[in-house]
Amino acid sequence: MAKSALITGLTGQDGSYLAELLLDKGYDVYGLVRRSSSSSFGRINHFANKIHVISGDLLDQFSLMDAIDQAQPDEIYNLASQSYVPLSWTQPALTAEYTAIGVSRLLEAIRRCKPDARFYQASSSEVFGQPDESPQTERTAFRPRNPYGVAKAYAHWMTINYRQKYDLYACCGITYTHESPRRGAEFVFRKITRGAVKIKLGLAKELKLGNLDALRDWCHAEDVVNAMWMMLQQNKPDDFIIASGETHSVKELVDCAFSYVGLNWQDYVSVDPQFYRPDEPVTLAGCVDKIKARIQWQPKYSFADLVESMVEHELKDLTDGGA
Ligand SMILES: C[C@H]1O[C@H](OP(=O)(O)OP(=O)(O)OC[C@H]2O[C@@H](n3cnc4c(=O)[nH]c(N)nc43)[C@H](O)[C@@H]2O)[C@@H](O)[C@@H](O)C1=O
Repeated sequence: MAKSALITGLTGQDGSYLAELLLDKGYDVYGLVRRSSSSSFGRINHFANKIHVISGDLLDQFSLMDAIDQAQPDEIYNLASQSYVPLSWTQPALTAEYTAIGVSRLLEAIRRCKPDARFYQASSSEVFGQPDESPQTERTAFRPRNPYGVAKAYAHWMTINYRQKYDLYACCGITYTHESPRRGAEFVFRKITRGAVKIKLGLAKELKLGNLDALRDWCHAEDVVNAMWMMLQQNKPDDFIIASGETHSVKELVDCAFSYVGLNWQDYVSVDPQFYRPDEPVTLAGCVDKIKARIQWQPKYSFADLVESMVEHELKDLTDGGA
């Protein structure tokens, strides 16, 4: 019999890639979707007829229990979140409702309705904040520096506590920044690759950014969702860092993207204080020794591949009349 999986955050970048991966593997895929007045199906339209969409919300306990009753999932992936760090400062309570307490609701629903389901919680490198060490490992202390990181730290520890107290198969993947053509345009990787292409095509004249010296560990979202799935196929539940193991500065990313389209970035990029984050972690780097050794995960995309694939996507999209 085919396995079934329930994904929260189905319409987001990771949810859409994970749904496609699971469909390829023959799963019966259910996705939890928050109903809103505008359609949010842009990332899943091309396979929406192959999956089951369930209406529900991490803010509503009964909708989560109903979703689990309906899907009877073997695996549950919690990818729903308020995920934009600057917004967590303007909406800290809402961020906590979705990103922190939402996970308590989901864990309660699992323990009551389907305790044998395997659970993946999307943790984030933002839990490390200003870390004591670099690269960070699964043992590095959490020192979050923004409401998003605090909410993710809560969710991380709740997941581990439910594993210990109720013996759930529950795991946390601590993902570092991960990107794709499906990434929201406000995140820096997409903003830069799309910005460079717009300038190249004469659709924009300049690009305004924040801290060019910030260092991040960037992966492709396809590699990350593959790690999520692999984590749930192991004999025992465990927590892993999911990262590329390489760091690059925002400046390096700008240089790569502009060079790819034959432009000199210094002619077009300026720093605008509105995009600066005074208290943010400036260096995040993941140690991938554990995930490579224990479950043999390895990213397929290099940093250069990621830049190339995203710039190529924007060139096609904007030449085909995208906005
Ligand atoms: C793991 C983690 O990954 C993501 O969070 P993020 O790292 O904050 O992602 P981002 O693309 O917004 O910023 C990356 C870096 O780039 C710097 N930066 C410079 N100039 C601009 C700029 O103009 N815009 C933005 N957005 N960032 C800028 C910015 O200050 C930061 O140092 C989310 O998926 C989150 O959900 C998550 O869990």
